[in-house]
Amino acid sequence: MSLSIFRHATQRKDLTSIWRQYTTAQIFGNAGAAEFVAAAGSVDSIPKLHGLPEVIVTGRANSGKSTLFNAVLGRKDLLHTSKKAGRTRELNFFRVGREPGKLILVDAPGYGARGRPQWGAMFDQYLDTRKELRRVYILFNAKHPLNAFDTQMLAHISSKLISDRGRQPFTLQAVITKADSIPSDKIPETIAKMRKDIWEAAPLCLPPVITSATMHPPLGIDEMRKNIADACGLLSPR
Ligand SMILES: Nc1nc2c(ncn2[C@@H]2O[C@H](COP(=O)(O)OP(=O)(O)OP(=O)(O)O)[C@@H](O)[C@H]2O)c(=O)[nH]1
Ligand SMILES: [Mg+2]
Repeated sequence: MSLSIFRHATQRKDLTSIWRQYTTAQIFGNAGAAEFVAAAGSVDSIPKLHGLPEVIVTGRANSGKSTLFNAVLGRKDLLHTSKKAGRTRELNFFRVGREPGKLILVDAPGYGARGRPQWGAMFDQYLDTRKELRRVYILFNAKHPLNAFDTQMLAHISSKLISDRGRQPFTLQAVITKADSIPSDKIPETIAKMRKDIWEAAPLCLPPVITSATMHPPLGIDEMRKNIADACGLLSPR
């Protein structure tokens, strides 16, 4: 094959990526356009969508997963939330942006004492097979130190971060939620301890974004939008 053919292919690839770049306002600015598109309650029912990049959230039940994605979307209750742990019981797929959409957010059931083995199997199947997956967000409630379920999950996801061929299929990002629920003078030491525990359990995990969905204005939500867009390769370099 001649060298000029390779050059042509490279140029086309560069142009494609230019067309696909946005600002976070262009991605998340139209809150009304976000839409629930599918749910999966079992390993067999994980939907085929149209190849949009995806990110998924995990964390102990009640850590604020659904609330965080509502905040990222600028919506109050597109995703169902509850004071009672165990509210989300399926993988729920939400399209961001008007059709055909720009990316997909996947809300997931929580793990830990309120989790269920079949939810774990479904989450694992998703991680192992989803080609569109770009980043897993693992949430920790600032009010509670990491427990054995958390460190086990961090190690488990870490084991999937590098494939047998040495490729990284997706990345892992920590998020500390409910920062408003600890006294402000305790925040630095609480965050430092959680950071250390996360790093010890999963050195490849990206250091935590600190969030509160209930503060006015909310904390860390713009950073989350940027982080998600970046993970999906959608962010323009400016
Ligand atoms: N104070 C405070 N409460 C929050 C925050 N985020 C979520 N919550 C509350 O935490 C509770 C659980 O929130 P959810 O978003 O339903 O949590 P989840 O992780 O999706 O829970 P499951 O689906 O049951 O696993 C709700 O009562 C939320 O209002 C936050 O930033 N600050
Ligand atoms: Mg939930």
